[in-house]
Amino acid sequence: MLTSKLLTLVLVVQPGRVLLGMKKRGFGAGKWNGFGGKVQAGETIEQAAHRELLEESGLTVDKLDKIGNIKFEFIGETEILDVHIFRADSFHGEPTESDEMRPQWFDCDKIPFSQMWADDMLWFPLMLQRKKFLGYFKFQGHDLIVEHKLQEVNEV
Ligand SMILES: Nc1nc(NC2CC2)cc(N2CCN(C3COC3)CC2)n1
Repeated sequence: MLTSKLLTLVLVVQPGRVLLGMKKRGFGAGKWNGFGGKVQAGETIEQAAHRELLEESGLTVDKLDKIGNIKFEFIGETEILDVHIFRADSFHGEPTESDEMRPQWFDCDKIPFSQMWADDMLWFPLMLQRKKFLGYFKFQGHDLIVEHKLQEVNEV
């Protein structure tokens, strides 16, 4: 029986550039990614996204747009990662390094996909075009996608 773990991911996007963080520890350490984490009891997914963005980057945002949901399965593991993805086009504060993440701006045509999760190069283009999507990825280990589905939707 597969159980799922609710996670958030926030991408802060400005014209021509996206803010990513180098994960310094834990799951995904050594990879660039958006900001996010677990959804705690008693908070909504969106509240968790705001909280993790602030904790990991020092930024607050007036608005988070729900842009995607991707479910990740790992062969041989019973827990599915249910990642709720948000985009913010404006923010308050200055990107600040935390003990979890080292933030850095990247030109949209120089995103470091070779140092990111393998799925990112498949859905980032949709995110940058402001499309909304649902996805499913089956991984063998942490680097090999053995199966995936990705569909554009009107509503996440
Ligand atoms: N871009 C991207 N790809 C993923 N791919 C699956 C791993 C194969 C997962 C993922 N997240 C799941 C982990 N989450 C960490 C922050 O606290 C936990 C960030 C978002 N983010």
